[in-house]
This record gives sequence, structure tokens and C-alpha cells, in this order.
Amino acid sequence: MTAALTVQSVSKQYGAVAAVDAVSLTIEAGRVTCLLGPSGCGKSTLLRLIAGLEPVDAGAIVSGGRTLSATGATVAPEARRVGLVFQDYALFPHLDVAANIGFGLADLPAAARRDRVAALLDHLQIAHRATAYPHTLSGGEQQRVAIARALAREPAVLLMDEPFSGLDAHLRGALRDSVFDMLRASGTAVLCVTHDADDAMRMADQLVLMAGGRVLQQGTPEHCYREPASVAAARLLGEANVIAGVAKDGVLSTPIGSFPSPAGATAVIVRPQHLRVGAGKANATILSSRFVGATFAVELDAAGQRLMMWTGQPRGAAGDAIAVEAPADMVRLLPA
Ligand SMILES: Nc1ncnc2c1ncn2[C@@H]1O[C@H](COP(=O)(O)OP(=O)(O)OP(=O)(O)O)[C@@H](O)[C@H]1O
Repeated sequence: MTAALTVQSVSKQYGAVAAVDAVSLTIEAGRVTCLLGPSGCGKSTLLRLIAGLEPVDAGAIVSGGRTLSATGATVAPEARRVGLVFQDYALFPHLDVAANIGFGLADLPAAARRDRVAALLDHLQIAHRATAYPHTLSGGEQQRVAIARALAREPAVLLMDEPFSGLDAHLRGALRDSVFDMLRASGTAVLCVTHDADDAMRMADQLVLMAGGRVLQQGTPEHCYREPASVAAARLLGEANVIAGVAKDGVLSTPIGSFPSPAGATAVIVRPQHLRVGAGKANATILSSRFVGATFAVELDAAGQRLMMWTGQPRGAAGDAIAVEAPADMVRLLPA
């Protein structure tokens, strides 16, 4: 994999707030990296630092052997080969689609500029809207124009801030997939910010989980989902039970079973869909059971610990005793 850009231990402080705190990550060509975290965790600040809209306090941002940001030195945004797609797309209302896309190409001869714009219109499947004005475009079309405009200057890295937040749910899924397939095929390195775990898992080749200005975990969506580094990382990607137990002689005993634990873990993380009804003795009581569409959400009490189980079928009513277990390969030991 080719690193298109690396962020090296970058920090940014606003007054007492460490908005970005010693963050390191690598963005690779032809891959989509998603930055996922709760509101206020520093995602947008990190994008602004990479775009060069603000200086870093510490650390460095490097691309193509060039230092773009370091303490006291910031290459201007337009000299970075970094494209930015804002949350609201920020199209120029008085320019038509083709002129929006060609806006940053004033330095090209007219014919080359026309060719580049035509290629992008084609590539993003908006050629039929070339002479339309932004206010007449659908949300999905506006998004494509914004991406085309950002790609016009052939950036090494494309930064996207919540690019799907303005689109309705059913449009979102289809667009998300086609836009990112196209970007991957173009070899652009994409860094996309979102607070939506489903979006992030669907579109990312690489996930970066953030909280409180720091990186909690990085890896493929599957790795981060199956092997969360912490409870906070697990919960960013979906509901997770944290079940405490007692560690003795390399075995962790919990209300839902015993698991080998050579490093002396004192708790496990289990996703609600990985809890299942076992054949053994009852070890929990049903507190409630709700039909929530694809599953039943069953709230349990297991030796005083509250757990959530998702199952395909009803498993009883409040007050019923039940045997609950989890397959060992779906249980993640929490570091002691
Ligand atoms: N210009 C600024 N001046 C002062 N504080 C700021 C500034 N920009 C961001 N912050 C603070 O830095 C922290 C990180 O903000 P940031 O906007 O990067 O978070 P975010 O993860 O993008 O949030 P959201 O998902 O809500 O956009 C927050 O505590 C925010 O209040």
C-alpha cells in the first residue's frame, strides 16, 4: 500500500480543550479511511489541520515526501494537493454544474479545462446536468458535483466531512457504495469523517476510531468490530455487553460461562447478537423482551449484571429463567 499522507503525532489545542491530541494515522492511495467518533471528539479539527486551514501545535503532516504542516510551518491549502468536500457541499449558487467543477482550474488552458470538466462530469455520471444550477439539483447530484469539483485539481488526498448527512436514508446507501467504489478506482486516498457507525463500516477499508481528541483504535472494520481495543472502541461500532467475572488460574468465570484468560482479564465484551440460549442450567432472568423488527431485544439480569441479547425468536417473558451463553470465539477479553 502507498501512503498518500501521514499524520505524525499531531496535536491542536483550543484554550483548555485538546481538540486533537497526539494523533497518528496513515491515509493510503486507492483506499477509504473513515474517521468515526462522537460529536466533539476532534474529527473536523483533524480534517482542517490536514487541509491546512489551521496550523498544528505539535507533530507533522507529510505527503509525497513533503512536510505540509509542522510547528510554525503550514503549507497553504491550495498548495497541498488535498481536496475538501464540505458537509453542505458549498457549491457556488451563481455558477452552473460545469463551471462549479472547473472553478479551480483557471490556470489551465481553456481546452484542457473543458476536457477535464467533461471527464469528471462523465465519471461522476452528472453530464446530463452540466448546465443546471445548484438549487435545481437533488442532494445526491449536489454531492457528486462537490466531489467532482474537489477532484478537478487531482488531489492526492480527498477529505470529506459527513458527506452523507444531508441525504435521506434510502438514497444514502446506494450513493455511498457507488461514490466510494468510484473514488477507490480513481486511486485517490480518501479520508471521510462520520459519526454514523453503519456508514463507516460499510464504506471504510480502514477505520480510525476517535474519542476525546485521541485515536482509540485503527484497523479494518471487521478487526475493530470483532476485536475492540476497549469498551469505548467497542461501543462506537454498536451495542456491546461488558460482563465482569472472576479471574483465577488462567480462567475467567463470568455469569454466562468461563473463558481461558492467560493474561488475567477481569471482564469480557460480547455483542448482543452473540449471546444465545444455551442447553445448561438457567443463569439469568428475563427483565423484558421487545420485538424491534429484525430481532427481539431481550434484556437480562445475570447474577446482578444487566445484559442485552438479540435473538431471532421470542425467548420468554419478564420473570422467566433462561440459560444464556456465548461462543468463546465471539467473546473478547478486556485487557486487565
Ligand atoms: N475554533 C475553535 N475554537 C474553540 N474550540 C474549538 C474550535 N473548533 C473546535 N473546538 C473544540 O474542539 C473540540 C473538537 O471539535 P471538532 O469540531 O473537531 O469535533 P467533531 O468530532 O468534528 O464534532 P462534530 O461531529 O460535532 O462535528 C470540541 O470540544 C470543540 O468545541
